[in-house]
Amino acid sequence: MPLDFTPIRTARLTLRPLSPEDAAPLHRLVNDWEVAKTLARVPFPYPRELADEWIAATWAQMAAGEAWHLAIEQGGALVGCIGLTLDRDRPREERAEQRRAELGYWIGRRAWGQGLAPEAAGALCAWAFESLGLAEIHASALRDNLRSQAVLRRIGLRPAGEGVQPFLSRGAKMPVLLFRGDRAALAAARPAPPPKPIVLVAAVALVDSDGRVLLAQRPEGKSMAGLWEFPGGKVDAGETPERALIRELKEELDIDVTEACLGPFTFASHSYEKFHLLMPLYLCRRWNGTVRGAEGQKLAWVRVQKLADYPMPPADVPLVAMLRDFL
Ligand SMILES: Nc1nc2c([nH]c(=O)n2[C@@H]2O[C@H](COP(=O)(O)OP(=O)(O)OP(=O)(O)O)[C@@H](O)[C@H]2O)c(=O)[nH]1
Repeated sequence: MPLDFTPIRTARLTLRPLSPEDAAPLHRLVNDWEVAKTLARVPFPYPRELADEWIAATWAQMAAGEAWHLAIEQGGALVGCIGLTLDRDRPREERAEQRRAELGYWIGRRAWGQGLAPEAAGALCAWAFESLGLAEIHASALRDNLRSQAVLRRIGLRPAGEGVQPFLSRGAKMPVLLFRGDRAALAAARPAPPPKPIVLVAAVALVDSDGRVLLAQRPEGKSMAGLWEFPGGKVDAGETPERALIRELKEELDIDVTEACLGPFTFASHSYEKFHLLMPLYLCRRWNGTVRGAEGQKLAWVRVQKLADYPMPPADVPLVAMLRDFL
C-alpha cells in the first residue's frame, strides 16, 4: 500500500490510493457496458480477479513513479477511478519539467450528472503540475463520447487532433479526439475560490459640542484587539443599519439615539482575510444619556486633527481622512 500518498480533497470528493476492499465495488461499477464501452484499457465483461490485480498494479506503478491511479470517493463510497500515467516515449532521465502524462478516468453510472469527473480531474491535474512538475497533460475521448470531451474542455484541455486507439472493451480500434493542456491553461480553467462573505457592520462617528469624535478601543480577546474604532457592530438578519446602530449604542455606550439623528456620512469597503467588510458610517451629534463604556471598553473623545494618533483597523483609515476634511 503506498502509504506516503496524501489524499487529494475537493469540495465533494477524496482522491486516494485504491485498497483491496475497493476491488468488489470497483468491479461492480466498471463491469457495466455503459462505463466499459468508453474505456480503452478495460475488457468487457470485466473479470472479478482483474480488479485485485489492477489495484496491486496501481501500487507498484505509484511506487515506481510511473502512474498515479486513485480511487474517487464520495461520502465514503467508491464512485470511480482516475489516474495519470507518465508518457514513456521519452528518456527517463529527462528533466521533470518536460514530462507529459495521460489523464484517464471513469465514474460509475449512478454518480453521473453531478459534475464529479471535472471536479476530480481538475484537482488531480493541479496536484500533478505542483507535485510532479509536469509540462503537459493529455487525454483522449471516443469521437462520439461528447460528455467526456466536455469534461476535458472544462478542466482546460484543448483539442489536439484526432487518432485511432485500440479499445479492449470493443475488441476494435476506435476513432478518438485528442486533447492537451499545460499548467497555465488548466490553472486558468479552475474555478475561482468561493468569494468571501460580505459582513455588514454599521458604525457611527459621535461628535460632541466641541467637535470631538468618540473612539472605542477593541478589548483583549477580540480580533484586532487594542485598535480604536467607531462604535457600532454587525447588522443582524432582518435589521436595518440604523436599527442595528440604535441597538449597539444602547448596549455598548448606554445612550439612546433616534433614526432622525443618524446622518449617513460615508462607508468603508475593505477586504479582510476571511470576510469583506461593508461598513456604512453615520454622523450623530444628538443623543440622550451620558456616554459610558457599558461593556468595560476604553473610550476616547478625540479631536479630528488627533485621530491619526489612534491606531485603527485598516478599513477605517480612509474614513478618518474624510472626517478630518468634513468636520
Ligand atoms: N464597530 C466597528 N467595527 C469595525 C470598525 N472597523 C472595522 O474594521 N470593524 C470590523 O467590523 C466588525 C465589527 O463586528 P462587531 O463589532 O459586531 O463584532 P466583534 O467586534 O465582536 O467582531 P469579531 O469578534 O468577529 O471581530 C469587526 O470585525 C471589526 O473588526 C469600526 O470602526 N467600528
